[in-house]
Amino acid sequence: MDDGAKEERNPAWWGRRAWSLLSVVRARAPLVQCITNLVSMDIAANALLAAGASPAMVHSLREVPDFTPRCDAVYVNVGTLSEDWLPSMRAAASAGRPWVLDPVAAAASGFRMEACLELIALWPTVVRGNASEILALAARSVAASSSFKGADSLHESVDALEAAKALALSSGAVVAVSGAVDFITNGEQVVGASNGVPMMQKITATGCAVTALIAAFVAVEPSDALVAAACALAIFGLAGEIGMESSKGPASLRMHLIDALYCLDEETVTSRVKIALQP
Ligand SMILES: Nc1ncnc2c1ncn2[C@@H]1O[C@H](COP(=O)(O)OP(=O)(O)O)[C@@H](O)[C@H]1O
Ligand SMILES: Cc1ncsc1CCOP(=O)(O)O
Ligand SMILES: [Mg+2]
Repeated sequence: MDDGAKEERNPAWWGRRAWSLLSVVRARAPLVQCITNLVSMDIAANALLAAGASPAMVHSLREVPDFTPRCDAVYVNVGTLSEDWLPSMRAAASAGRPWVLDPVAAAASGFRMEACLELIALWPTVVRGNASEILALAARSVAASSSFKGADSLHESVDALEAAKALALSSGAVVAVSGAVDFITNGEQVVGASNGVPMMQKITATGCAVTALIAAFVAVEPSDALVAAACALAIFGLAGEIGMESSKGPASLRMHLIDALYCLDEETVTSRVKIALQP
């Protein structure tokens, strides 16, 4: 156990915590089963590998009984949901492993909203979405076209903070809303992580990739999902900041972000991670 309960959670504490969790991911290489959308498979698997985790894109229902119990965490993402994948998602989420949900475009259709709500009833450890997704889930409603942009957010993360708290309280999950500031809440405490660069929104599936990283961090710290999720979001954002220093646009940022995630060292993480408990 670390001494966080006795120590004030100041920026230095968060920096040490983020480095410690990344180091444990690198040392243990947690196996993360990913049932994720077709767009995100490559970047999510590469982000997990660069961070030191071990991804496995295994989505057949027939493999869940043998495979899922041997995983350290499960990642479910509804981005390219179809009826035949939903039973695998339900089964993997019910296998007793820590698991994380990415409710991509939750308000796209009644089918998708119902699927997300049904999955949330299966006790995810963390739900991570953008602001529009978290607002829709908390309201349990399919969006009007004027307030909907598919997988992208039309809202700022701060707009969804109260919705995130309500969803956390109703579901028992830690809820993370990503954006310029990522907010992470268990319904009572709220933590803000403010690493990252706006260009990350211009690479498809960066949200999916950071949710996969949250699953890896939860795998090594299942008893404190709030801290695990905050540290994963900050680490991913920091890799984006460093990657941006050598990038000309989204395509080169995608490459440099993954390289930066792989190369992060103690000095960089402890001095540049920006996480703070919100008042
Ligand atoms: N304006 C921004 N400034 C800095 N980082 C951002 C910004 N918007 C998104 N990010 C980062 O990009 C990643 C993806 O978040 P986001 O775009 O909100 O998710 P999604 O792709 O699911 O819509 C997260 O790591 C988030 O912190
Ligand atoms: C574009 C798209 N369409 C279905 S899933 C997907 C990827 C969404 O990724 P993210 O939520 O990280 O932007
Ligand atoms: Mg998303």
